[in-house]
Amino acid sequence: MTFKIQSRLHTHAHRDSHTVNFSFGIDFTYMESLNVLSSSSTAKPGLSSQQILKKSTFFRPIQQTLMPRQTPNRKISIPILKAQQSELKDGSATVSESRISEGDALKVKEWEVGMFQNEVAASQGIRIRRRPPSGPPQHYVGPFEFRLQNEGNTPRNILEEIVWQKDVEVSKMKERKPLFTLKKALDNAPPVRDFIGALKAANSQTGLPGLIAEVKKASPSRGVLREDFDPVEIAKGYEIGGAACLSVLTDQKYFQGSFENLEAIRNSGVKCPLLCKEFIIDAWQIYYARSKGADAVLLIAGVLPDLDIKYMTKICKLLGLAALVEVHDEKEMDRVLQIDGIELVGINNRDLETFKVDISNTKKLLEGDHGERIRQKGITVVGESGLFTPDDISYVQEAGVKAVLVGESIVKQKDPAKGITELFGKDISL
Ligand SMILES: O=C(O)c1ccccc1NCC(=O)[C@H](O)[C@H](O)COP(=O)(O)O
Repeated sequence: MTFKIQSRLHTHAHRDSHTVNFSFGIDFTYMESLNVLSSSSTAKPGLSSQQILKKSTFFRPIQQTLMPRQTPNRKISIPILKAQQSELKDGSATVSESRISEGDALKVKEWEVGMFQNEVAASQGIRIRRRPPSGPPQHYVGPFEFRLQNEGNTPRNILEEIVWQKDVEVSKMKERKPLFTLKKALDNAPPVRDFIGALKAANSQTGLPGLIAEVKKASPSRGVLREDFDPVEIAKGYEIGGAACLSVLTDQKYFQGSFENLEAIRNSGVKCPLLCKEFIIDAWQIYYARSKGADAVLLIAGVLPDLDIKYMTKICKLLGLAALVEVHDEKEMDRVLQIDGIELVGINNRDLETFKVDISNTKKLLEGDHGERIRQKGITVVGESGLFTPDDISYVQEAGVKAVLVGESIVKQKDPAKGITELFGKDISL
């Protein structure tokens, strides 16, 4: 059963020196436009929206009580709004106790911004939605809390799930470390190394694509790749084996990576420039990656609208970082080629929505006009994912890549350096 019920709540904060009060309004016009109040279960001929609302199972009158809260410097009162438990016949919806704070009001605003981003992204053919369209996370909604399992708040695929999760994660991290604090930390960050230069140098010295070797413990599609995972040891092995650069997964929830791993590799004396392999949706993350010693970051065109890519590549340039802009299909390639200043493009052979891997994707995206424009612009192309054998490497090299990004096939090897030699069919360490 699919429900098209949404709440749109306006929060107004009025503050005097000691008390914070909130009042709530419901945008009936908006709800009507969403067909909310005329659903078969609530529509009653001759009733106004407000009357329907009073009768609705979801929108029962709520009681407001004030609860004093102690803060170190002052005592504030915030309303605790109690909504009655409400269940649909199939038990899929609940309305539960809620309180709203200034922080939550801000989250509602953030969610609204996300909705605008969703619209812009969709107009550019991006399928990944930045935030769940059915509303902010449960405790941000205000006096009504809904948890409806419907298509609006269920991610459509793993990439969307990761992005939604990242959005919550990043907003918490930003609260702990706002940009101005983060910028100060950059003064102590280690110097940036030339990521693209290292790939080009390896390519011209070996005649083979420069290798970005991935330090990855697990992935959503493959599960745990290596139980005895020591990131620094693996990184050192990759360097000995001839990797030009390293890619370090920093996402914890889906890849069991961390920024500690990135920092530890950076501080271990490994000289290969480091790509922070993250799902970047906010420029703050670029500064954070830099503060942890990254030399490059990943920007995924399937997630980021054009303006974000433009703005983020500029921030990367300001910070001296390389931006690896990743595409998976022709439409994304078209979008990226229209953006000035992009020097490094990754073609992912893995469809991040379905997990399907097909290395002929690299060839397909480098044929014809795309290949021509890439050469004209002097863009370095990286073939990513699903590369296991010397034949795979030759195949993408013939297609036109000057670099490859490889994870699974080498990280699984007990001796990562030997894994690299097997992957290329020869020793590429110089
Ligand atoms: O690999 C996944 O399951 C995955 C799922 C969702 C988003 C990204 C994902 N992987 C990122 C990558 O594409 C790879 O880590 C990278 O290209 C290396 O691929 P491989 O050599 O096949 O390990």
